[in-house]
Amino acid sequence: MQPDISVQNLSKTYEDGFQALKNIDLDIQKGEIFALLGPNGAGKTTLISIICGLVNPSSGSVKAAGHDILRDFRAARSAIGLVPQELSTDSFEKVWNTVSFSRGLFGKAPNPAHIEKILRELSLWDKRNSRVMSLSGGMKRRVMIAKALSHEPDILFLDEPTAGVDVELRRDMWEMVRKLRESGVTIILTTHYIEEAEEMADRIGVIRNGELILVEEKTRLMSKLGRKELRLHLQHPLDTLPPELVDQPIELSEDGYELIYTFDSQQEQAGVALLLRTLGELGVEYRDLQTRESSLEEIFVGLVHHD
Ligand SMILES: Nc1ncnc2c1ncn2[C@@H]1O[C@H](COP(=O)(O)OP(=O)(O)OP(=O)(O)O)[C@@H](O)[C@H]1O
Repeated sequence: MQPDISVQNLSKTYEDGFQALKNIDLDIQKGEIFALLGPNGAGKTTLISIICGLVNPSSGSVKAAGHDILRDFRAARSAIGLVPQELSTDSFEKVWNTVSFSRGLFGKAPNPAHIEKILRELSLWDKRNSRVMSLSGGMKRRVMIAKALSHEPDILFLDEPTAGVDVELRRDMWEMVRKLRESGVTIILTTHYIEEAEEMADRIGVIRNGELILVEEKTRLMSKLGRKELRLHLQHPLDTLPPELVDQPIELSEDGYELIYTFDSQQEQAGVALLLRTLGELGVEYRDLQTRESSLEEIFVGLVHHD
């Protein structure tokens, strides 16, 4: 299947000579939720801005919904909805009007039924006659999303969609993004909340210093780079780690009631089996055991701070 977004050998050097993107290759399939992660200044907004036709690339090519963004700008742009980082709406306008107006900008005929549908989906229907300036920050953000969806795009970019919103609204937003995906929309989001990518993304791309250093399915990324931890809750506390275990990646908790063993997620379970056997031989009894995988956050910090 043809990818919904295809970025080939894309580079960007700004006028002051700063190279913000270096030879980016990336294909995103229709209906995917793709999360773009990277530290401040890594190049995420630059990449999104180029795909949306707001910034010119220095070299390389980009296609959106099959249209070249330079040669066929109008068709490419009308396939895309963009929710920018900064809230910028005409605040004196009423919600209904500002969203309808956005649709008109793309040369689409008015479609009140569609505008109603998105306002309802975004829980903005009751606010349709309110001025944008009278809404809360979270509601304003929903208005930005409604505007981006007003012309029925196939592809939606969300640049830091939940920056500064409270936990409850963040969860609502995630729910909404999932619903959009179910309706077939391709979603690309940038985020600093790794939890957000962990919760939502099908695939994850990590940008560092203008280079796409990794693109991987989230579940594979987590099993490939993640670490697992096994915690054994002991029946009786130990004063020290038995000498048979000191060479292993194992720690004893301060109160002596827990043994914590860390291992690679990919590694076969031989280490765990050996550990349990050794404990059995030593007569160390445990009443409970738990395993935990490292979070995407731990993996991400390891990736971007590693040179
Ligand atoms: N118009 C410009 N002229 C020169 N340099 C720019 C311009 N716009 C962005 N940059 C630089 O390009 C780099 C990438 O910026 P970009 O905004 O794409 O990063 P980002 O990953 O989106 O960061 P953040 O997470 O902070 O939003 C930064 O070093 C930035 O200073």
